[in-house]
Amino acid sequence: MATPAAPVLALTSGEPAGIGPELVLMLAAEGVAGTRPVAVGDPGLLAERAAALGLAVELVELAPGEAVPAARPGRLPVWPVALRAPVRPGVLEVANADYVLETLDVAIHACRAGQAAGMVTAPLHKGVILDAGHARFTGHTEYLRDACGVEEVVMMLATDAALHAERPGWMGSAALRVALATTHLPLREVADAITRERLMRVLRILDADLMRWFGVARPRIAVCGLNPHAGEGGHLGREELEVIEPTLEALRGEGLTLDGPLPADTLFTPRHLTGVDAVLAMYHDQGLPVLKYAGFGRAANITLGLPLVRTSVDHGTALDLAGTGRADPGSLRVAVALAAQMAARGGGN
Ligand SMILES: NC(=O)c1ccc[n+]([C@@H]2O[C@H](COP(=O)([O-])OP(=O)(O)OC[C@H]3O[C@@H](n4cnc5c(N)ncnc54)[C@H](O)[C@@H]3O)[C@@H](O)[C@H]2O)c1
Ligand SMILES: N[C@H](C(=O)O)[C@H](O)COP(=O)(O)O
Repeated sequence: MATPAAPVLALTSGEPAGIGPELVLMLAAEGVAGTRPVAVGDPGLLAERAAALGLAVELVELAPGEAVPAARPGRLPVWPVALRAPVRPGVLEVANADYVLETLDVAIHACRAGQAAGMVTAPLHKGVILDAGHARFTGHTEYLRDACGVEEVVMMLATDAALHAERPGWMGSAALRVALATTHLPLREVADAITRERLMRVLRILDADLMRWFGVARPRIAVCGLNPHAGEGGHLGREELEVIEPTLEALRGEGLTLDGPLPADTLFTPRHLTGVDAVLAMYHDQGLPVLKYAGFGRAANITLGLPLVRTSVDHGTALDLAGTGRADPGSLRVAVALAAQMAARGGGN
């Protein structure tokens, strides 16, 4: 029987003034086993950054849909998207916001057309896209939700399982997965956003996609409270009593296995995490600092609830490092490996 071809993954190169382009080049220089990554970005920018950093990478321009050759170290196929303005590493340029969004559109289209089995995104800069007038833009996650026409998506970050094997006892023995009930929202608006309807949608997606993409037969999800000590019986906030607990009870009736709401300060300890497949945090900075403390550079971001595979890095544009060659490609490595695993589970080209 013929061996199936390695999946094509569209690698958007992100904010051109950030570290995204060089991370994509670093990965191409070292080689990526088991996938055929194609960069989405400006070939001139990639060539310039490769030369500046002394990375020996041959760029092969292709159109989406053209056959993608087998990956080999030092070769990088590229689906070209033209920059709108010249780039200086570390210096944002509003005119290039549309370039960044176009790279996403190309990757989304390729996934939907079956030309790629998934997309992996290098970091973009949300502020410069907003400054360019895209007033509703809050991140890849929400952009993908709207582009794919789905009502809800879930942001989940996960550490690389290999990290836990290297450091026994550190944050539990299995990958730490942290999903968010709310994403890029001012803290002032978070409590009002924790509604029964949102929690129902988010937890159903999390449960279903842990089975679909991660092969977890019967997911067990630990849910954080919103308030200190999960509300201290209503003395420190009533969201747990009035919204979270009744919603979890209703979902348990549908067959979901849910712990909580639990105080977030002690949930993230090995004893509580044992046997848990994912944690649902109520907001960005309740869950992500723990995840990034546990595995910054060895974790990836996954968007659940989409009709396509999308993973990303666990860090931002790091403008302070752009063009220096000192950025660590570790998270991009994890994101690519995870997208390949997900694509293998979900089919794809
Ligand atoms: N996936 C994404 O697109 C994504 C993720 C996170 C943040 N962002 C965006 O990035 C921009 C900058 O965010 P920030 O400053 O809060 O976070 P950041 O991750 O860019 O930087 C935080 C710190 O981590 C360091 N760092 C980041 N990535 C690194 C790497 N690969 N190797 C070594 N060090 C690294 C930086 O130098 C900096 O000191 C914001 O616009 C934010 O919204 C995008
Ligand atoms: N919240 C993410 C993080 O802190 O890593 C990050 O901003 C990425 O978000 P998008 O994937 O939605 O761009």
